[in-house]
Amino acid sequence: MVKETLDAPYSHYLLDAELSQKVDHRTTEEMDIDGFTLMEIAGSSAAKKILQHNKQLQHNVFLCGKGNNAGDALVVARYLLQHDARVTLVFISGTDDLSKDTQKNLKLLRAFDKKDRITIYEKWSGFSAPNNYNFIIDGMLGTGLTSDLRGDYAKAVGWANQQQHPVLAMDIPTGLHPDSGEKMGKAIEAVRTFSFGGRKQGFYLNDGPAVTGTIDYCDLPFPNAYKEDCKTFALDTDWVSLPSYTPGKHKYDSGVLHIVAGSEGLTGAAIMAARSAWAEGLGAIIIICPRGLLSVFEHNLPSVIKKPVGKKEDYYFKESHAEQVQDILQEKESSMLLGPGLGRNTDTISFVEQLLTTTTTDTIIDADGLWCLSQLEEWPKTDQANWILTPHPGELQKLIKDEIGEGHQRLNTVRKLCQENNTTILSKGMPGIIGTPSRKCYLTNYNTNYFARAGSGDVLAGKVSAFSALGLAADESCAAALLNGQQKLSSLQKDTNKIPEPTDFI
Ligand SMILES: NC(=O)C1=CN([C@@H]2O[C@H](COP(=O)(O)OP(=O)(O)OC[C@H]3O[C@@H](n4cnc5c(N)ncnc54)[C@H](O)[C@@H]3O)[C@@H](O)[C@H]2O)[C@H](O)CC1
Ligand SMILES: [K+]
Repeated sequence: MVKETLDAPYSHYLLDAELSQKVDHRTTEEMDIDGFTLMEIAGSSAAKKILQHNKQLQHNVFLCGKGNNAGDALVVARYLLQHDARVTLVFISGTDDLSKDTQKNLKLLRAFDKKDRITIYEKWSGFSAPNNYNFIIDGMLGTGLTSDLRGDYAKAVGWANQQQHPVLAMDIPTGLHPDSGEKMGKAIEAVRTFSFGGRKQGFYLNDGPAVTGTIDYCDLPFPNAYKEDCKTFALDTDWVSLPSYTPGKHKYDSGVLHIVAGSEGLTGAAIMAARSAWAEGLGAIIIICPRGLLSVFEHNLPSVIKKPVGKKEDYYFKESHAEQVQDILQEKESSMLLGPGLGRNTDTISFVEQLLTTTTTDTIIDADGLWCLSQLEEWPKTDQANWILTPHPGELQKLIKDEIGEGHQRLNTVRKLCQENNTTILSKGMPGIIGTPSRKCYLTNYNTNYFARAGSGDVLAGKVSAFSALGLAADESCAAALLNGQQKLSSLQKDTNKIPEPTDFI
């Protein structure tokens, strides 16, 4: 069994609509906590956070649907009213058909209004915005969204997106699909989303990151056991600790990495990957290359040990080299990075097949290594070898020999591929996805588009390989590598205006 060591806290579980509703339902049924109480906890925690950040609220506009999402917004309205702010409520579907708890909250809110500070619009068409107000509070639709936004909902979203005033969303920005992160026709663009009882998977996929804004997780009294079916988590420096450097007694004590790489004209990738891995404090890196390329690596990587195979006139790997490479791998306990700049010779495909058929070393497969793999009928994986594949979307598509689509579909593809092949995958793209054999997947929550430049992939493969060589489990090696990039990106953005380059992430 592949060891998995990542263990996300409940605050980083990513729920889909079905699981959200199931958890909600079980809590009310089995724990006897009624929906009105849950709504009060949800709305009051959002209100407290809003008041904490904004001491001088004068007037706010609340866009309300008819379900419980509107109820959450009405609870917020009550707390803001208590702080002397004016409240304008717009009910897109009127007030005759409100859900039971939302109706109750409207009655309660009215009872709090001693100074005539509430204005209510029963439909969208008569609404005219007050002159000065602070926020638009979005309580139109939450997990109950079932179809594309049309009519007045679409109009209200269109209006909100044109205003200068920031939108604060209750639970989910209206129109964003909680599972896929796709806009259902339109979606409101929030600067902040208060997510109740669980972050939603859609925040991290497709359009999600662009419309969700800052995510404020608000806890609800949902028993943890009800969330155990969840298999998707947000990767975050809040809970993943990055490995700290501890010097070893001897070079072979503190992590050994073999890099099997290179073909004529394609040595740069291996050099980048080696430098990236070396920066994480490994004891030794050993480049195994076709003998004809030795001088290039000698020249560029003085701290790295080189073990050339084959003859002086070999400039790419051939099947006949596999045994020699296997012998070198067996000399030291290590991880292996296979792929940077291997090239696409037919002979190299056979070499990759032969090597993978025999090796039991933990292997990270990147770039041309993945291409060679995609040319094989079956993946030649031994039971003992743990694999980490690091494909970008094009490589993933080649591996499964089918279209993968964006975010949500890519997530499902990665999950399936990992389970079927008992392997770990770091799928590059926005978001970055780590898939594991147990079907658990982890999504990044930073702008990975900064890494979409030639060379970034080599740096990332170097980091994953370094952490694997340092003894981290496959899932954690991928997480540490991604978050290492995120940390470097944010310190670069804090300190300079420089456009990030792949070498900045080494
Ligand atoms: N997670 C929790 O346990 C809690 C959630 N709360 C909040 O409640 C909503 C979910 O409430 P629900 O009533 O199920 O759904 P909505 O409010 O999202 O709205 C459903 C309502 O809207 C209609 N509808 C669906 N799609 C559309 C559309 N495209 N256009 C117009 N109308 C649409 C549908 O027919 C229903 O009538 C959750 O997100 C939280 O905000 C609790 O308050 C606390 C506990
Ligand atoms: K909403």
